[in-house]
Amino acid sequence: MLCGPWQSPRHFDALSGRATQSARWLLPLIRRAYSGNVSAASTSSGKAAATPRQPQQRFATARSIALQQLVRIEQEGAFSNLLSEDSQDTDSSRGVRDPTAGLLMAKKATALVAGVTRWRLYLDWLMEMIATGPTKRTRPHVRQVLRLGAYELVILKEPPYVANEYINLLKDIRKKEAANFVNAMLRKVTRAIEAGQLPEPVEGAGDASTPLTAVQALSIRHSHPLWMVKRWADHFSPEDLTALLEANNRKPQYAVRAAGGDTAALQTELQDAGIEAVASLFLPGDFLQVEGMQQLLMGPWLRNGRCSVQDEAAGLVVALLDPQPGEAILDCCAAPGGKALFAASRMRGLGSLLALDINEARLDLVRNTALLQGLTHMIRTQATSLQDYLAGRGTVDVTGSPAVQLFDRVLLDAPCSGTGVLGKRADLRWRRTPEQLLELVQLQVTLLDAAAQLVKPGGVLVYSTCSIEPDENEQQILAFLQRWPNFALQQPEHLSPSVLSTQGFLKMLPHVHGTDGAFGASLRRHAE
Ligand SMILES: C[S@@+](CC[C@H](N)C(=O)[O-])C[C@H]1O[C@@H](n2cnc3c(N)ncnc32)[C@H](O)[C@@H]1O
Repeated sequence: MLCGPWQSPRHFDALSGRATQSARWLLPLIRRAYSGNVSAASTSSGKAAATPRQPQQRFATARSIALQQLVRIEQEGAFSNLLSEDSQDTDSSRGVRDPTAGLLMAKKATALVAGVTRWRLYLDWLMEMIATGPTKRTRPHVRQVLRLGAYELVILKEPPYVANEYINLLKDIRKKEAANFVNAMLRKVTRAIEAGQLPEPVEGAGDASTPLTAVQALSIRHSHPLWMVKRWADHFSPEDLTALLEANNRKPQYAVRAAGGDTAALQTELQDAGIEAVASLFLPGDFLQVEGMQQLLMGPWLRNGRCSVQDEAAGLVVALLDPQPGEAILDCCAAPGGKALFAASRMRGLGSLLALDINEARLDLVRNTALLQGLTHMIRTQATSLQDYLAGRGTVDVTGSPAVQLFDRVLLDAPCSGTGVLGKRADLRWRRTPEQLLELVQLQVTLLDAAAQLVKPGGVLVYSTCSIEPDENEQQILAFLQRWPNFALQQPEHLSPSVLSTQGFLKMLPHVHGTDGAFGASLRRHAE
């Protein structure tokens, strides 16, 4: 659920389940798979792709589609087109002879792209260790085929014949020389696996002149950027750090929120359709954990507003906010609307919720889903920055002065680094930088100070992120309480201690709770 100035479009509109532009890259590829020629590929934007030279392979396969997409990602930085492994563009099946086969191929290609993206650092290190010379200068197709082959052999533990598939793929696209090189490399990998001698990124391994430090070894082994692992090593125990890194590389778990809290009926419907759905441990009245998102996304439930795809950690932020029927709620950074819609649904049709967001297009998603879920009478949207809203720009009262309403409860779900959702966003770890983190912390300070001024005396401000960085979370709140002595941290008695830190913050961690990482603080303004 990370968003913010750096966020790419979501892979699919998780709330309504409609495919967005981000999933469309697969459609032309799959169509060509069935028309029998992948040579004249165009990009997802519909433009003819100038580079790389397109493969001349006769029939596309999941592997060739994944290769083409990985090359494009490398050359265009087109990370935003990555799908979630479990998401599905329902459009992908149109126009092909056998939609089921098309979807399966799409799913496999997507999983390969996400897996290689996630494991990139480890795979490249492994190839460096296996090669006799440096592999960095290898051409994009070759580098990506090596990553794909090694990913399937080492991470997915596929049998050695997988190497042949990639060698044939290169031959098909007339890269015979490269095929010989890849053949040699992947054979070395399979021999090393068979002999139990695969190079291990452990402390002291690698180049004798610059052996790996313990933290470098962890960063490579679990394929996370070194700067992130270094930060986490400062505030997690070695066991927790390893568990967190492992959790970020595990198959993500998905949950849905039943619109109107009708979980029992939804569970029955899903189970009748063969989708495994069990009540959430954390929010059993509203959320179901789901196995089989593909099927769910293809079914009617999202399109007809029966449910939204939402992580339980995001749901708990709304539980922390605890909106009550009849209240006036402000969601300062509302798009795409997951928390706003859950908050409105908890108010049982009574009261109002103003959803602000700087991003007008994303705010459309809030409006559309509110319509689907029958909540338009309660939710009003306004495309504006929180700072402009506070300054009263665009809103005047009868006397002509800027009108700024105060609210019973204000939610600031701030733009953040998103380090709590790396498990669901394969590419995110490589796109974040320490500099961005600093900028985000500054933006959060500005937004917190603005949000504080919109809370009624006696009202509540909830600050939340999907980050696990103390700078964006605990430290941010401790500094806020220094700046705003008329606010106090509330102990959320209504939430289970299992989701709270000792200080009384909502604190969800992927390796502890099996959900996304999330943080929340409930701050009550003194009744003056
Ligand atoms: C974490 S996302 C919000 C997710 C949302 N609360 C939900 O549950 O679906 C942060 C949002 O903040 C918005 N944003 C960033 N800067 C903003 C600002 N200055 N004022 C208002 N919204 C802003 C982004 O456009 C983004 O949609």
